[in-house]
Amino acid sequence: MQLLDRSKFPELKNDLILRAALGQPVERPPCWIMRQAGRYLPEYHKVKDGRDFFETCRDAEIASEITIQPVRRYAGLLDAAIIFSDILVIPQALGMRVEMLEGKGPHFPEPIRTEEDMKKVLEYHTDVLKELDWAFRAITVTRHKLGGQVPLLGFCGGPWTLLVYMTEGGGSRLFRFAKQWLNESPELCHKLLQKITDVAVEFLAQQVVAGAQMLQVFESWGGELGPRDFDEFSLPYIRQISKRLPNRLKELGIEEQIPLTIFSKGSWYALDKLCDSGYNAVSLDWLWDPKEAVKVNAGRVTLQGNLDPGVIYGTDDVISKRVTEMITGFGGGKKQYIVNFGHGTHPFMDPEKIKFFLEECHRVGSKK
Ligand SMILES: Cc1c2[nH]c(c1CCC(=O)O)Cc1[nH]c(c(CCC(=O)O)c1C)Cc1[nH]c(c(CCC(=O)O)c1C)Cc1[nH]c(c(C)c1CCC(=O)O)C2
Repeated sequence: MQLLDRSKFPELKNDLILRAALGQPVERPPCWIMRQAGRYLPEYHKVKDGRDFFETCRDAEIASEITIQPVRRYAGLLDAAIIFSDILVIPQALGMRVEMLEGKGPHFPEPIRTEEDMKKVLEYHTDVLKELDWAFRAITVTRHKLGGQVPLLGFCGGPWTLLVYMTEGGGSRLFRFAKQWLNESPELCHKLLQKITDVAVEFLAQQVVAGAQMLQVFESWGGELGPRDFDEFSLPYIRQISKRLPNRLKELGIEEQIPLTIFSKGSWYALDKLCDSGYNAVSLDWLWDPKEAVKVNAGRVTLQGNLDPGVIYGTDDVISKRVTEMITGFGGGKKQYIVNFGHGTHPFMDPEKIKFFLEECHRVGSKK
């Protein structure tokens, strides 16, 4: 099938984000937004049409359409597309059932609660290419359909964040089960984190083979670990991913450098270490003052972020002011900077306000 031919991808017309991530100078900062596809867009609901969330991810035509929707709506304003999928597809590939409950979020009917549950996951044999074949197909189809307008980003969840979902069974406020596992059975936790890491490396590498041009690791619950536990349960695995990925890509015949971003939400205490963890870019939430982050980074990596998404509920004047503060705080945006929110869009956001935000980023970021 012609659409699935990976050797004939359309030529890339906008490589701004790839250059910025690799530290090269750019005319203006590239822009994209976490969760730029999804529920705040009326066209998303139209295409989803009441279907189950994971069913939409697994259907390459639907997933590619949803991925491209924001690129189409914000034509010329977005500099990347991110494949429509979820971080919880790795637990699924580890044999766990995951449901997405309308209005409630993810739900694991059988979370890891006993040693027996844990052993079952540890012993599960995952053939990444087979279990996640639909994800690779969606990436290949999307890359073709994008026609080279902007690069396509792939992603996966951070090992610690996935351990949280797999033990809690969903989102959490107290992290009772995840913390119990860490403190009662750290050895088993390390085994699980290692297993997730192995699958993550292969999943990311195969996303590149399928057509992803840049990758991001979402350690969304990084902030739930203090510095001590972050050093034991998150950082070593995050580092392993960045270290092993280039070798695996070489083995798979990928010659070009694929920029890699780490987003560890709430891990303000770990910025210095994250800048040395083998990633090209570090994505920041809004707990950081851009100027302070630039100081800590001292030119080591590209920084991404970090508008409080809540600013989108503000007036145009407030949005303009905050965009100016953000971009000037990150040094003006001509080098080592990618515009983003500090976390994802909310379902209640007005798409027109997001358009205004992006226009302001272009205006401020293009200033000489
Ligand atoms: C923690 C996490 C998850 N998923 C993801 C993360 C890391 C980023 C973050 O910290 O937010 C990552 C993710 N999830 C989704 C994407 C698609 C690409 C994009 O950013 O546009 C990406 C990159 C789609 C989605 N993933 C989900 C939706 C909503 C599904 C729906 O239509 O009901 C979308 C569009 C569901 C999801 N998936 C997850 C949760 C907690 C939820 C429910 C919460 C919510 O409702 O926002 C797990």
